[in-house]
Amino acid sequence: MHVAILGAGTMGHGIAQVSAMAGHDVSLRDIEADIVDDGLAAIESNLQEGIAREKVSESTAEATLDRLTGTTSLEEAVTGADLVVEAVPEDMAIKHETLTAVESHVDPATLIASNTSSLSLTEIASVLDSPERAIGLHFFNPVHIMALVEIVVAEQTSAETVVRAREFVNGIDKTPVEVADAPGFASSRLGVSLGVEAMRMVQEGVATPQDIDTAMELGYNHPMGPIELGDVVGLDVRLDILEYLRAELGERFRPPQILKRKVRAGKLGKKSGEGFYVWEDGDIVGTSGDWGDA
Ligand SMILES: NC(=O)c1ccc[n+]([C@@H]2O[C@H](COP(=O)([O-])OP(=O)(O)OC[C@H]3O[C@@H](n4cnc5c(N)ncnc54)[C@H](O)[C@@H]3O)[C@@H](O)[C@H]2O)c1
Repeated sequence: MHVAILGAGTMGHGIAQVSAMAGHDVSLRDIEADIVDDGLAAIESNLQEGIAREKVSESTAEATLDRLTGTTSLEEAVTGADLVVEAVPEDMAIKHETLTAVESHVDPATLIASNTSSLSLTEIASVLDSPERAIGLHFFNPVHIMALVEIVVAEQTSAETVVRAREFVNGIDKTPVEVADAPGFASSRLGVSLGVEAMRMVQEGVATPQDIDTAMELGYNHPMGPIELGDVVGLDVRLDILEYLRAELGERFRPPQILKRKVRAGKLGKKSGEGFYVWEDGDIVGTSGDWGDA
């Protein structure tokens, strides 16, 4: 199968990697040659790490790289593709512009997928002449490690498109779950619910961030507690998702003051060095003094 991936950033290069590893011919497209090169280099580095960890054989790595082509031409990337997956920025106007361009170059049977993590698939698909072939394939970061793909079914998506999307996801060795196009899909809605309640508990002085995280890690076998996860994802990203879910689904997603205050102070979590925890070189080295009674 020929798979075209649009956007070679965090998600796009990962989706290209797992698709090529599964035997598909992959075109990876971005708007600048440097970004395409960085995406391809990131794939090579992931594969080298896989070899070092004895998870990937030398021959698989070589064959994977052979199946990958980078380009800055959208037309070149998508022409002849059986599946196009867009992983361009999370902006409806860019998604619309990208999908309109895609549709003008592909066959009627080409599946058109979006990796959006929060936008309405139904709205994304609305610009297509044949929106029944649109579907959400919501991968998780890092794509080559995370097993889940949410298949998001838009109002317009046909049953055949869902079947083909499932086959693709199973074929690249990921596990699909199917969700209707509802705000936050399944994963973000539930994950964010837990995270926001944990932040409220910190704010109310119920327990420290470490004790809340330990409770979920040891009591519920979560690999990472909800407060640490918020710091890893980025508190600004968490806040944006909460504002969106609050607008769509109601007050239960109202962002707590402690989160707003941290974001306003530039305490965004791991990436800025401080969130609910203090971070150094990617590791937690302490707890932020700024918690409780916000
Ligand atoms: N980062 C995550 O953890 C994550 C997880 C799941 C889904 N997503 C979704 O995946 C999509 C991509 O996110 P990302 O984190 O990979 O972003 P990113 O910024 O790392 O990559 C986006 C890429 O798209 C390119 N781009 C910009 N404008 C473009 C255009 N007009 N046409 C084509 N390419 C363009 C950029 O150069 C960039 O390389 C978003 O919809 C995001 O919501 C992200």
